[in-house]
Amino acid sequence: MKISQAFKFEAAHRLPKVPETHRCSRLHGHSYRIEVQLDGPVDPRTGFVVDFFDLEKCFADIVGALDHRCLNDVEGLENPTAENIAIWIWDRLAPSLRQISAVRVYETADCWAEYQGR
Ligand SMILES: Nc1nc2c(c(=O)[nH]1)N=C([C@H](O)[C@H](O)COP(=O)(O)OP(=O)(O)OP(=O)(O)O)CN2
Repeated sequence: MKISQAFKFEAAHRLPKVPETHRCSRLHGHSYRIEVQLDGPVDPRTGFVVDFFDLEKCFADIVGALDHRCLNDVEGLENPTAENIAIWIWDRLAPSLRQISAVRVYETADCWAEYQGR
């Protein structure tokens, strides 16, 4: 069974590896939407794969670390592409969330990057 829960944060970033002529080399902001997908058996007692309320608690530290910040200043996010943000979030959730199967980062409504642990 798959379940998914989303959370959001606002942040600024610039992409240091693109040419100066690329508009994303300049500091700009996004309203990020993150979707975390889990894949696992339904607990017959609770009817849950994982309680959505417990997922919210797992996200709180990540939102605290990223919301209303310049992502380039966050350790491990010196090159804050959507791809690297997805890996960064995965690395922080996976140790305590064994059913995690994907982290999808929407940088805009039209663009996302998804990491599935590889
Ligand atoms: N593979 C990736 N490509 C790009 C990334 C990324 O993280 N991974 N990031 C960027 C820019 O940071 C960002 O997406 C640019 O945002 P923006 O210019 O706001 O995007 P839009 O195309 O939606 O802007 P419009 O003004 O609506 O055209 C670039 N590439």
